[in-house]
Amino acid sequence: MADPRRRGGRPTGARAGGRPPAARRPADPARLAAYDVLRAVRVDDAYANLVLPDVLRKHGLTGRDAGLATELAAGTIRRQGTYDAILATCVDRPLAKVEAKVLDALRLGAHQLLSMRVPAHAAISTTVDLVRARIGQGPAGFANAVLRKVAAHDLPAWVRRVAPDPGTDPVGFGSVAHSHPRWVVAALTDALAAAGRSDELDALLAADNEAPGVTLVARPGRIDRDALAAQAEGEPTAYSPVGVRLPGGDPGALPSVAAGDAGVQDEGSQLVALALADAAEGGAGERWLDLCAGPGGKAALLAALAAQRGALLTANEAQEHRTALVRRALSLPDGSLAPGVEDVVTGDGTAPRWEPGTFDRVLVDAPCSGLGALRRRPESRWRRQPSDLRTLVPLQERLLGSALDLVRPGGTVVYATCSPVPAETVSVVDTVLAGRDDVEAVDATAVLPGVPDAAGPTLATGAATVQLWPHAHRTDAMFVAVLRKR
Ligand SMILES: C[S@@+](CC[C@H](N)C(=O)[O-])C[C@H]1O[C@@H](n2cnc3c(N)ncnc32)[C@H](O)[C@@H]1O
Repeated sequence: MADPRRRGGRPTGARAGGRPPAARRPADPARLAAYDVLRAVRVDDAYANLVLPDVLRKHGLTGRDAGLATELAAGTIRRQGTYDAILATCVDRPLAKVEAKVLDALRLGAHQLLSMRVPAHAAISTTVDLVRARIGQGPAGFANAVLRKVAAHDLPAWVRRVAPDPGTDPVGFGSVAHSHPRWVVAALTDALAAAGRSDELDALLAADNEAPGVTLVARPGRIDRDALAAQAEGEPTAYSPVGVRLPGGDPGALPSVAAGDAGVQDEGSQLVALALADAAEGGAGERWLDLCAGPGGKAALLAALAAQRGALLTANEAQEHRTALVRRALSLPDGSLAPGVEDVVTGDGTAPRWEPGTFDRVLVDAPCSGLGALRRRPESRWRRQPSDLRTLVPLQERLLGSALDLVRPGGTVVYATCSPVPAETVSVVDTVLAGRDDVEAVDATAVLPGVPDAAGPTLATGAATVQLWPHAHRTDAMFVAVLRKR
């Protein structure tokens, strides 16, 4: 008599009340959702953070299931460089010849096997179910065979097998072990060296692979930080006097966030806005400008600080749709502009509409490579190209030049980036200052005295800059230079 198990048939009574047979097992919704996010990022050039809410809604995921899908998607995208190096040794053809949608699923499976506490049998069977449901039976068998090979070692053992020797090729090792493109590791190596932190590369790259916690800003004059911490059941941030670190949960559900009295904002970004407000005494009667304001996080904090000090903020942004975001960030629930806001405008900051000397303080939060915020945007390390700097650096220089023209004698300009790469930070400031004799650089560490170990590279003038780091400060790698017009 034929053995029913051989035909995939159901032995009488064997599965009663147990798992359905593989061919009929439905794919797990959290895995399907993560897979859909990977597809949207790959096919539609989507941003994982932006598509996630819709995908979670489509799959009806909330609470822990939504958290699982988010970690599956974001973690897989962040660590895909390491997983690809491992998968390449488990597949009998070049990875480039594996169908992209199958590779997405293999990466998802590898993430569960190597970086999450999912038991191997569950990581493999759920991935195989997903491939069967979305791609087909043949690829499901292939995924099963490949993931069984991946399951043979844990992550440290795999890294020892597939990464270059860190002694002879530290950049190559960092690239494979910590899943960053090689050029990004080289750029971050230079950035750390310029700040005197050459021995921190591993820590920085590892921090880029951690999901950032959620921090809130309590906008001064609108909600007290302690009240926000109590409402959100969070802790005060270490350096920003207006920040609250959350244990988890949905910050959008908080009444103070819904009302705009508080907002989600990285602690480093809060410190940038505070630097402009604290870079000079007083403020009463002053006009402040945020030259590159979209989507408006720093502008919202600046407006609150301006209102407290009797100053008025104008927010400028080049792209119309981002100006709309700024306007929303700077509006009260009734639609009127928040206290402290003079105007919100769309305009090219390199060809500003205002007369020279119009403003007392200007923030240039320049468009940049974002290599200091990689943990926040899972796919960005794979999208950025070294050639991006060729267009960004001249734009950064022009924007800083405009800002210096727009500020009155004695006024202050803060130049900031969410990149620690010297080409976008000190080099930009040095280049612009070399071309003019009406500006002096101020010690930026003195403007943010509460942040320890924050000195960045020194400017050619000898003035200190501030450089924050994910691994040292648990913030994005914000750069700050403070300049004063003579
Ligand atoms: C790093 S983001 C600013 C983030 C913002 N300060 C915040 O905290 O939400 C840089 C912004 O500069 C804008 N931008 C790019 N080129 C510009 C230009 N020529 N003039 C003004 N803004 C520009 C970009 O559209 C982008 O919104």
